[in-house]
Amino acid sequence: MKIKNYINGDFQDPQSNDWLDNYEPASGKVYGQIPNSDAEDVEEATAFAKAEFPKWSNTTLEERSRILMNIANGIESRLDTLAEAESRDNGKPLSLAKTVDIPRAASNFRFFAHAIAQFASESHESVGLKAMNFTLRKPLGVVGCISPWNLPLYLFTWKIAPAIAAGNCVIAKPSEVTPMTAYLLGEICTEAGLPPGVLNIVHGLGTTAGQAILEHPEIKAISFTGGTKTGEHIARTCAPMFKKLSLELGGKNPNLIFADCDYDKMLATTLRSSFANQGQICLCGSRIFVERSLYTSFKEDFVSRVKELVVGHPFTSATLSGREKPATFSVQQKVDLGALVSKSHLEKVEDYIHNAKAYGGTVLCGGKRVSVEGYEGGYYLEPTVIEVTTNDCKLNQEEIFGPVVTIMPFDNEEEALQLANGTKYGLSATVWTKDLDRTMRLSDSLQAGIVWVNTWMNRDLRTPFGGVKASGVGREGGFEVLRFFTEAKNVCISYSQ
Ligand SMILES: NC(=O)C1=CN([C@@H]2O[C@H](COP(=O)(O)OP(=O)(O)OC[C@H]3O[C@@H](n4cnc5c(N)ncnc54)[C@H](O)[C@@H]3O)[C@@H](O)[C@H]2O)C=CC1
Ligand SMILES: O=C(O)/C=C/C=C(\O)C(=O)O
Repeated sequence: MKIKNYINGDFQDPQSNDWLDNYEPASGKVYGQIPNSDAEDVEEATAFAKAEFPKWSNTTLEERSRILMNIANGIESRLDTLAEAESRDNGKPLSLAKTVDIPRAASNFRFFAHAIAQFASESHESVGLKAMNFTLRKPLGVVGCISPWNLPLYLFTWKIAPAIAAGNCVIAKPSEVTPMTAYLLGEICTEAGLPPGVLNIVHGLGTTAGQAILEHPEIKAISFTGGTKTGEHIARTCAPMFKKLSLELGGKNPNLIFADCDYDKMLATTLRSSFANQGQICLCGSRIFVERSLYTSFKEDFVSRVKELVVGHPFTSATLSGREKPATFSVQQKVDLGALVSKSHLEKVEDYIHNAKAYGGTVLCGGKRVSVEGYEGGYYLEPTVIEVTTNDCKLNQEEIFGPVVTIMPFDNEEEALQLANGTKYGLSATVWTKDLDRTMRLSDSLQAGIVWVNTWMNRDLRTPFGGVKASGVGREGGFEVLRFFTEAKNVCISYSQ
């Protein structure tokens, strides 16, 4: 199957006619091709987007909202097709794509269809100065949205929906590793009545298509989610052009478990926060710290629950709708972890496990590849728990971004806080305790953009989302992202009495 670029409402081959292979992580086999677009494709897309901008930015909020709702409905009505495409492209369990990724993609459009109708700018009555100020919030023009492979349609739409709701035209690039659902979104947008040129989807490598988006002088802002190294490169490239930047980068998130927590709830949630999506979520709690009095029982229970997790082909008997059943598929009852996204990523994660001793840890369980019958070339890895004795080791300082967590005891709240804050990252933190005072103290002092207490990945789309330190710059979500995708212009009117 050949994926195409979506430019000005048309599906097109890349101008260079250069193509990349698209791999199925569950089998390790090539199952399609995607355009390796370059600066010429980005140039064409940007010209159409720029031409459409005056019209789209003057389209009423009601009409924009109506189109966004149509897109949300279009996604929902194709739930099975999109979920199967996502699972096949990424390797994640189909059940996860069906219950999390695709529903959230629809929610992103529905949420911003409502939010744009409520978004308002400020006015300031300048008492005593005989002046009144009001602020206009103007869309920026053409903006770039670059998204990663871990939550493909979920994160792609998390950027695109607010950008177009705010009146911008968009050049969007999904990850070259997982392009399929972004491709399918093009048709949905056309059917929903989105005018040609408002959303342009250009596929290809970061170093060619992505770089061309960063460098294009007409692209006024970049919203990016991905690795911290890439974020640094984006910041360096865009700073001299004074582009607005929103960077959602990596995490090495602490999961602080105190002895007074609701143990059963904590244990079940910690399994999820460690291994959901094969641990490939920037919010996963990859560093688990446990109060010493609870440590031995936690270690025993956690490791035994991890050993029960099932690694297997992302499709199961329960989730497969029947349309795309692979020929050699042997039916499983349940799967907790599917395949990692790519061979190179599997090898990167394995390096941390194979060198665990040298990197400061002892493997307690997992760590080996899993061979799935009929899919021996797939990128399957056991969920892995590593015990560490210090937070300063490589295993606790570098983002692994796979099904690997470390565990370590702490003696008191002060030490827990020091450990939690002791990395260059600052995306999210989870705290398990029933003590309200402790909750308030830690919420105040944790260096993180998001603190979850007695929960994890509990998302209200109105809330600010993003990180501090090497986890990024700026906030997505709610009105924060609508502010990002608009420029404030203050108007001061003097009057006589
Ligand atoms: N915070 C997060 O959610 C994510 C973190 N990561 C981390 O990053 C590591 C590397 O993963 P990658 O797949 O290489 O992520 P990446 O950061 O390179 O890829 C994310 C997106 O950026 C694009 N990109 C790459 N280079 C670019 C450039 N020069 N200009 C413009 N766009 C560019 C890619 O094509 C993709 O669409 C992972 O091992 C993981 O640790 C990866 C994906 C998501
Ligand atoms: O917005 C969310 O709910 C989750 C976002 C997750 C990421 O940005 C990520 O894993 O990269």
